Amino acid sequence: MVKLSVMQMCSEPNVENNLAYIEQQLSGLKIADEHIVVLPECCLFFGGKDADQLALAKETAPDNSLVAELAAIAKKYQIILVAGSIPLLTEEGDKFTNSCCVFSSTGEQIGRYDKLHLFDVVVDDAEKNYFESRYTQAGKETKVLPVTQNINLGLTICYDLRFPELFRSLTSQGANVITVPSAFTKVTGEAHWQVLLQSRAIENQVYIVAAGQSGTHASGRETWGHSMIISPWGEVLTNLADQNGCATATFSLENLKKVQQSMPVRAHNQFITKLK
Ligand SMILES: O=C(O)CNC(=O)[C@H](CS)NC(=O)CCC(=O)C(=O)O
Repeated sequence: MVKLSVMQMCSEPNVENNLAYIEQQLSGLKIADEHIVVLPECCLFFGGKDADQLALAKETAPDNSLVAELAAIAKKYQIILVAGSIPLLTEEGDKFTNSCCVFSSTGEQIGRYDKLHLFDVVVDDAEKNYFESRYTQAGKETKVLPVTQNINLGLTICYDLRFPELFRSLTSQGANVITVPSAFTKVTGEAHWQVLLQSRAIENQVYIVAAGQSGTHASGRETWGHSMIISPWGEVLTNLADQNGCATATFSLENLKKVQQSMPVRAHNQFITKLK
């Protein structure tokens, strides 16, 4: 039986403190034989100035230390770790990618996804102007990642949630669990988060595992939390609301197949000619 967990946290601009929080939460989690844990976007560093993330990416690039810390955690707790996101320096060295790295329970890095859609928007909150592309370089592609016998992971990050074509592409490639590590703003989260997550689950008939930042961060930025795991039928299996910590649900292949077979929307779809 495969378990899925989300971890919700209020990350600080201090890597050590965030690592300590992640370990504290994992040591309190009942870990199943096969267990996928999803951390939020910017899990190891959040709420500093935007330039601080670039500085961190530069500082940690030579020995890849953020990746090494996360790999060690996956191995120690024997979990498949979808490590939210961390800033990884680009080859040119002037920007970073907002990257979700995935680790096996033996501590091997088995996947990486660089956020495709960057959050350059105006929000009616204290921050007002979000300009992610100032320091972040967008990714170029997405691929499905088999992680257990029956689970093919689709990786997305935060603002990606608003682009159903990405989810459709992952589903067409065979994804049946899609992860959405996030740092949704409080304002946009309250308005759109749950509706978007449930829509992506229902229209694609997949599990959605969405782990969010939550609380007021050092910079004053407020994030929405409400980390959730949603079934292929669109049921909210667990919702952390504004309480930080972990929540768990069970992946059921039987349930997934039942939903996909009883309402075969993929086969009925008139807009896609070839679907696996
Ligand atoms: O820049 C950083 O420090 C970390 N990155 C983020 O917080 C990112 C980009 S600013 N946030 C989002 O994508 C929020 C999306 C969102 O809230 C929505 O789609 O409504």
